[in-house]
Formats: sequence, structure tokens, C-alpha cells
Amino acid sequence: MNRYIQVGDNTNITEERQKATFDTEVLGSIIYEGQERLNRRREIAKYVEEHQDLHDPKPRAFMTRLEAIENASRKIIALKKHAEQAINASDPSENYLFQSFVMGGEGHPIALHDLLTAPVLLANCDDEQLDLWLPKALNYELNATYAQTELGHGTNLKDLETTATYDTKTEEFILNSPTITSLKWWPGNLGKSCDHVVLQAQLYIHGKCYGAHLFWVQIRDLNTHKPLPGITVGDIGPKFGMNTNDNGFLKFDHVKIPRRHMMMKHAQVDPDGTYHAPIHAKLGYSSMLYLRSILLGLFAMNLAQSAAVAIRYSVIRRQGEIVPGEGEVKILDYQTQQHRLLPQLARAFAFLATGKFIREMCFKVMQDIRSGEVGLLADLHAISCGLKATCSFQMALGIEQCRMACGGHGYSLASGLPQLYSLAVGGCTYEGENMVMLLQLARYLMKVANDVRNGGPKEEPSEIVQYYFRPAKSTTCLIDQAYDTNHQYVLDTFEHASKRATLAAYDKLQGLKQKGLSNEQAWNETAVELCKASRAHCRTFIARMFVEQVQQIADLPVKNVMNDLLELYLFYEITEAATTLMEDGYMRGQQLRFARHKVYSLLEKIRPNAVSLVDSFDFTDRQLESVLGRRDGHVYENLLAWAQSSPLNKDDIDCIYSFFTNDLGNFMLIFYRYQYSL
Ligand SMILES: CCCCCCCC/C=C\C/C=C/C(=O)SCCNC(=O)CCNC(=O)[C@H](O)C(C)(C)COP(=O)(O)OP(=O)(O)OC[C@H]1O[C@@H](n2cnc3c(N)ncnc32)[C@H](O)[C@@H]1OP(=O)(O)O
Ligand SMILES: Cc1cc2nc3c(=O)[nH]c(=O)nc-3n(C[C@H](O)[C@H](O)[C@H](O)COP(=O)(O)OP(=O)(O)OC[C@H]3O[C@@H](n4cnc5c(N)ncnc54)[C@H](O)[C@@H]3O)c2cc1C
Repeated sequence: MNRYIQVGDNTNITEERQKATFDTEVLGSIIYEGQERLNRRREIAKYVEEHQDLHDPKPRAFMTRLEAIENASRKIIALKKHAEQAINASDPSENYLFQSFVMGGEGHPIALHDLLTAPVLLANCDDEQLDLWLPKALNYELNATYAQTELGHGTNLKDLETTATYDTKTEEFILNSPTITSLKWWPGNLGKSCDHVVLQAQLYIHGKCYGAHLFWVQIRDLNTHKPLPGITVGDIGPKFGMNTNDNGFLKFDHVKIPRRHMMMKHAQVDPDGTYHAPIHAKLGYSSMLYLRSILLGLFAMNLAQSAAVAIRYSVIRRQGEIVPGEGEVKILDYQTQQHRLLPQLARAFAFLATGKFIREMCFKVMQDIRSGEVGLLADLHAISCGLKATCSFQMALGIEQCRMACGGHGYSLASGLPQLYSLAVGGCTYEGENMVMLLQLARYLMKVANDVRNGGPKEEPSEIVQYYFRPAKSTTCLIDQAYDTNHQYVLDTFEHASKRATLAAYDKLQGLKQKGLSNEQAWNETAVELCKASRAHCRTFIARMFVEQVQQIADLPVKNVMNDLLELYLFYEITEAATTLMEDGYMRGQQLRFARHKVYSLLEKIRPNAVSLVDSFDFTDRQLESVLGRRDGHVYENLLAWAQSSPLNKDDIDCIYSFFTNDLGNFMLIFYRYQYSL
């Protein structure tokens, strides 16, 4: 049963909804982790609909960057005024939801503050510092960002150049940007909006460098908003996307801050300059760990949004005939269209299940760190790096695939898809460039491989990598066994591919070292294989998360349709991994053909439920910002209305005519007349 059937909707979409074999409401409550949350989501969306000051005055596609930033600033202020009434403002998930309905994902002047300041302070400040700074941060008495990346270094944090030199005489740190490459570059909202930064800078005491540490630094006057003495700050200019965010640059010229402005939960500097090291060297990187972990859920939603737009549009758009004479078909009836779109939807569900697991693991690790326990930190760091890279890459490709699947109209900003792509693809870069992230996971996997090759683990391995130590149940792939109803043989196949890729990379690495290459040279010469191993491990992990999620579904009709999507995900991934699986003879051609046919038959099976599956996400039209993805399916008349709202259509003045009215225009007119004898 699809609950979104409305009188007045385009009949092409209504007839799709009537075909649903499951209750969209039940699936919606699984997606949003409970009926209560789904209901709250709707209440908040309704509140936003009812308050015009929370809306954009015109489509954002028609705004200049400056207009868009001013509009975002106006809306975020209005949003904060409404917050008390609209949501439970002390609940971060309600805050996030309210903001995403009103602001979208393009950014706004306090985006980074809302996202990171409280978690970073909580993770890195001692109690006294928290008492001083956290209430102000939570009350918006200040607006902070996370300033780590520099013009010269984003990935390699060991070589950050901003210095914080301790002066025992004054008990202050002196912050300095000694070179052009040491300027902070990229932090969100640094350009125009924020007045404080969480700063990563190299700590120097008595001439010795102790590595990057976090500092709490005021950069602008709270009354005048002017930069404080010694500080140069500004916006870095327009970007590929996220243009309502004022990503900025920052330079320090011997700026002094008190000793207690170093965040001292994990490492401390005494007044006399004595340094106390943290219990784990990388605790200062915890904000990255946190963001990488929560991003997976966002990636899932971005992909689901693009699938919702493209699938809805694909049942409105009719083009060509499949059976000559029977009339034009909905483009979703083409197998190629299904093959482009439905795997994206399946991946969105797979990422959602994975994101939930990692988010919960991250909260546990953060809790452990607060009580001085770091046992799971390395495991979470490794898997969250790998998943951030794998999911952001597949999400970005998937959104682009959805956009192209909408043909010409997908190229128009009216579809909302170019904006979604340019926003989402940033996820391949921020919070760690994807290749670098895959290589971080590979470091961890190489330790696992070392244990595998040398008689087993020295201690109980994390659940995430236990399969490396389990003997294989079969030396050949069994995916074509009809009785694999719990998908164990498919999971075995993914595990085989991971083990093989990981051990192959390990063996190559060892071989190169034995030939006399240094660790670092051997690593670089194995890097492509190392990344393959990380991707394979992530695929295994995501598949297991998705299988486990579907196994837990109680409602039979929902379980059935989700099982179809799960199988589509699994067999699609098998076809993607075919080269690796066939290389060592584990999988045969016959099994690859089986996997392909499974994909084709699943596409056909899922096709009637496609619109209802995306409806279950309960996206509002305001959220999708897409004429093509409108819930009511009235695409064409609204495309015309959208085009007519273009400022270019405001009057009938010809731009070329106005160009001809100036001197250069007169010259050009004479030139053309001469050239073409007009
Ligand atoms: C719902 C949410 C809505 C979200 C909306 C999103 C919009 C937000 C948009 C943008 C925000 C963006 C913010 C940013 O981008 S902030 C900047 C992020 N920068 C990075 O991610 C930099 C990437 N680089 C690194 O992380 C590191 O430099 C490194 C890990 C690549 C290497 O670090 P380095 O200190 O040089 O490491 P070493 O080689 O000395 O040691 C590696 C060693 O350390 C371990 N390790 C590294 N990091 C961690 C960690 N965080 N936790 C635990 N352990 C860590 C690593 O595993 C190695 O261990 P070893 O193998 O045992 O030696
Ligand atoms: C939209 C957006 C928002 C951002 N917001 C913030 C923010 O709020 N705060 C902040 O501090 N930063 C922010 N950043 C910066 C971001 O974190 C960095 O850009 C990112 O970590 C990548 O670093 P880089 O730019 O130095 O890339 P580089 O490291 O220069 O990457 C360039 C290429 O070199 C390769 N490469 C680099 N090192 C290695 C290696 N060791 N092995 C193999 N290949 C390597 C990469 O794979 C890549 O192909 C933001 C960036 C973007 C795009």
C-alpha cells in the first residue's frame, strides 16, 4: 500500500503507486528508525511548509552567490527564532532535520559551528575549559569553525606549518603563519562568518616540536566582527559546489593566546612548559573520526534523493515504443534505465544500514575515550576511512548516473541533480581525500594479513576482520546454488575477494621489501593493489550490514521487497567484482552469467515497486528542490513555470541589442556589416 496516492496527481505516477506490494509507511519507519521519528519528521516538515519566512523567495538556481549567502543568513536567523516552537531544540537529530528542511545542504553561516564545535569541544577540552566555552557555543554567543587544512597541506597533517610556540615568561602561545603555504585554507564559514576557530597547529616548547595540537582561538571582534590584530582572514572564492558556504583563508602574525587556550583533555602543557602526552597520539584527530562516521548516513540520503528524482521522472517521461504500435512507454520500462537507476537505490539502502552501524560504533568509541579507553579506536579509524571513501565515490557516481538518466532535463538546474552532485562529490575530498583514506584502511589490513600469514592473530581480532582468520567453506564460488536463501554463499564470495586482494597486496609488499625497497617505496609501488584490497573489504562489510538489516525486518511484504533490493545489490556487486573473482578461478563464467541474469530478473521484479520504494523516504518537494522529482508528477507544466521565472524572461530587451548600443557595439556592428556585406 502506497500512502502517497493523492487525487490530482499525474495519473502516470498514481498508477505506479497503486502497484505497491508493501506498505510505504512500514518501510518509512525502518528507514527513519521508528514510527515516532517518521512522525516527527513529518511534523517538522509541516511546520516548515507553514512558515513562509523559512522559504526561499525564488529558486536558488536563479540567485547570485551573494544573494544566496544573504538568503541563507536570513533563513538561518529565522530558523533559530522558530526552533523553540518547531522542535525539541536540545535534540541534535531534530535540529539536524529542521536545518536540512530549511537550509538544504549547500551551507550557511553557522553550518560548521552546528556540525562540529560542540563535538570537538566535548572530545578535546578538560572540564574547566568545557564550562567556559561549551555554553557559549551552544547558545550561539560565538560562531566557530574547524581550521586544520592549509594552502600547502591538507592530507599530510604531520607537515602542517602553523605554529603555536609556548612562551614560559608570559604563559602564552604565539600563533604564527610563517610561510604562504602555512595559511589556513578551506575551513567552512571562516571566510566571512565565524569569530572563533578550533585550530590545528604545531606545538613548540623550548624549541622542540610536539606535533599538531588543538587550540581555541578568537579571530574576530565579537562586536565589530573585524579581524583581531595580527589576523588576516577572508573567503576563498567560488567553488564547484557548496557556494553558500564561505570557506575561508586565515593568516596569523604572532598572535598571542593564553596557555589555557590549548585544548587540554588529552595533552597538557604546564605553566613551566612541561608537556604531558596524550594516551593515544591521534586523539586530536577525533573530529575527523566523528565526521567520517556520521557522513555515511548523509551519503545514503543524497543517493536516495537522486534516485527519487530520477525514478519519479522516469515514470512521467514517455519516449519511444518497445512494442511498435503500442504507444510510447515510460522510460523506466527500458531495461537500461532500470539498470542505471535501481542499483543506486539498492546502494542507498546498503549505505544506510552501514551508516547506522558505524554511527553507533563511533558513539561508543567517543564514550570510551571519555573514560580513558582507546581499544576500539584503530578499528573504527580504519573502517570509517575506508567506508567514507567507498561510499562517497559510489554515491557521487550514482548521482551522476541518475542525472544522466534524466536526459536533457537532467542537465537543467530545474532537476536539482547538478546541484546535488556538486554538493555531494565534495565528500570524496573533504574529511580526507579518498585514495588517502583507502590507504589508511590498507595499513590496518596489512597488519591483519601479517597475522594471517604468520599463524593467526596475536589477540582476539575485531569482529570486522574475523573472517580473514576463518577457513573458507569452499574453494569455489557457490552463488548459483538455489538454496542460498540467506545469502551466505554470496557473502563467502565477497570474503574470498577481500582475502585474496588483501593477501595479494601483502605478498607484493613483502616481495618488494625483500628485493631491497624501503617500506615507503614498497608501499608506493603497491598502492593501487592496496586500494583494491580496501575497497573489497568495504564491499564485504557493507554487504554484511545490508544482509543483517534485511534479516531483522519483521513485516513480510517489506521484507520481500527489501530482499529483492538486497539481492540486486549483492549480484550487481558480484558483476562489478567479476574480474577479481575470475582471475584465480574461484568464479566461473557460468556463475558470472548467473549473476547477470539475476540482476536482470531482479530489475524486472523491482520495477513495479520503484516509485513506492523512493516514496518511502518521505522526501518533501522542498527537500528535493527538483521539478523532475515532484511528488505529484506534474513535471512539464512546472518546467515551463520554472523557465518563465528566469530573470532573463523578465522583459523583452535583447541583450545583444543593448550591447550594440555602446561604443564597442557600434564598432562590432560596423565590423559585421563589413564582413558579411550587410
Ligand atoms: C549529517 C552530517 C552532515 C554533514 C554535512 C557535511 C558538510 C561538511 C563539509 C565539510 C567539512 C569538512 C571538514 C574537513 O575536511 S576537516 C579536514 C579533514 N582533513 C583530513 O581528513 C586530513 C586527512 N589526513 C589524515 O587524516 C591524516 O593525516 C592521515 C591519517 C592521512 C595521516 O596522519 P599522520 O599524522 O601523518 O599519520 P601517521 O602516518 O604518522 O600515522 C598514521 C597512524 O595513525 C593512525 N591514525 C591516523 N588517524 C587516526 C585517527 N583519527 N584515529 C586513530 N588512529 C589514527 C593510523 O591508523 C596509523 O596507525 P598505524 O598504522 O598503527 O601506524
Ligand atoms: C567542500 C570542502 C570543505 C572543506 N572544509 C574544510 C574544513 O571545514 N576545515 C578544514 O580544515 N578543511 C576543509 N577542507 C579541506 C579538505 O579536508 C582537504 O581538501 C582534504 O583533506 C584533501 O587534502 P588536500 O586538499 O591537501 O589534497 P591533496 O592531499 O593535495 O590531494 C591531491 C592528490 O594527491 C593525492 N595524495 C596526497 N597524499 C597522498 C598520499 N600520501 N598517498 C597517495 N596519494 C596522495 C590524493 O589522493 C589526491 O589525488 C574542505 C575541502 C572541501 C573540498
